[in-house]
Amino acid sequence: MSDDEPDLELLDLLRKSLGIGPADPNAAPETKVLQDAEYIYNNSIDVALDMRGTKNAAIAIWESMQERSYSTKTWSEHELHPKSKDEATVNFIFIMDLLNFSFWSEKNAEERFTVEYKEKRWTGYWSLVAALQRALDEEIPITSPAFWANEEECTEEVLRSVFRSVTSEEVPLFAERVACLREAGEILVEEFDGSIVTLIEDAKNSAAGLVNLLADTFPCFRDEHKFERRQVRFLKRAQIFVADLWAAFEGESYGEFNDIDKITMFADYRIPQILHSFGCLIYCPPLESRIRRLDPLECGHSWELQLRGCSIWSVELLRREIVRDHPEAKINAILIDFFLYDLAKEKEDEGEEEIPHHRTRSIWY
Ligand SMILES: Nc1nc2c(c(CN[C@H]3C=C[C@H](O)[C@@H]3O)cn2[C@@H]2O[C@H](COP(=O)(O)O)[C@@H](O)[C@H]2O)c(=O)[nH]1
Repeated sequence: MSDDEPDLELLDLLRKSLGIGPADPNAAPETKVLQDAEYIYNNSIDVALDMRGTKNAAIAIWESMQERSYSTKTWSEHELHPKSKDEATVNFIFIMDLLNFSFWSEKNAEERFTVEYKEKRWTGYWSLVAALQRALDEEIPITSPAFWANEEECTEEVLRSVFRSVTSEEVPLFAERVACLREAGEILVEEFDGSIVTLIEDAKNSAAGLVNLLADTFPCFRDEHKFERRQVRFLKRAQIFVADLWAAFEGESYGEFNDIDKITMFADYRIPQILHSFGCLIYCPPLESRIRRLDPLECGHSWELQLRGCSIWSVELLRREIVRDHPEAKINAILIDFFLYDLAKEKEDEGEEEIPHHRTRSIWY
């Protein structure tokens, strides 16, 4: 190579380390989430991963997923999840993951925000799904972006009714949820003909591309924070939107992605809790007692970012362990994550929580 020719390999290495996008515009999209999670893991001193716990957990998780024949089909088997393989389900999943955050409550079971639907009471994530299904049953066009942007029709009063509770507590962050709906509605109407299918088609079957498109286009999906002077990306709701589409459509139609395995675990408040109970995650004593005391962790606090980043990395190590022992396994971070969330909810229902989940109030998860 002559002296005046740039060393392209070195340039690319430099770009990657600085987190600058690929030089080649045709390069496959990357979200940088896994890369940032590894960076957080390597720079965490208050949260650590236990390799022995990870190895044991990988065996237990794989066996349990096999016993339950856990697959994308499981997603539609949940009674509240939409079953039709059509645009109505695409629209349902979008608003669901636009608002899929912060359901935890400081009230007790009798007082916490609860949605009654089809003679059952739903809390947490399921209260959101129930509220949306109930609104559709009541002929409210709650899955329409044009409706969200129309403040004459989609009034705050209508939205309060959509999220009405059978208890005294209203849905957490109600005002923030309204703001997300207005923002997403306006952007979808202005830039995507009010169509979520158009948004998906713009990503050309790339999961990473759709995640980046959501993060670049909608501030309310841009789940990024500063950790040790570096901007890190979690993109939890953008990623779970792609994952829910993939699962709901079983990898076909609107759920067809050629790079779905680039999606990571979704950094929420449930998975760290179950990873800790498996012995995969370890907290420093001050953090552990903070969590056990149910004291809040403010959004962006180093401990919170370490919890989120180390959890993403922990699920990646679990995935590698499983694939190493079972090279034929059809498994990815999404299915492990979905399984861990459902398992965490079972343990909560059985009163078997080994540690509480951490309390951060934010629109990111
Ligand atoms: N990482 C991860 N986080 C998830 C889910 C789900 C539900 N996914 C369904 C779809 C397929 C699966 O099989 C599930 O049935 C909700 N969440 C997050 O948890 C929190 C709600 O907790 P709680 O208040 O206790 O319900 C909140 O941050 C919410 O965003 C998941 O799957 N993975």
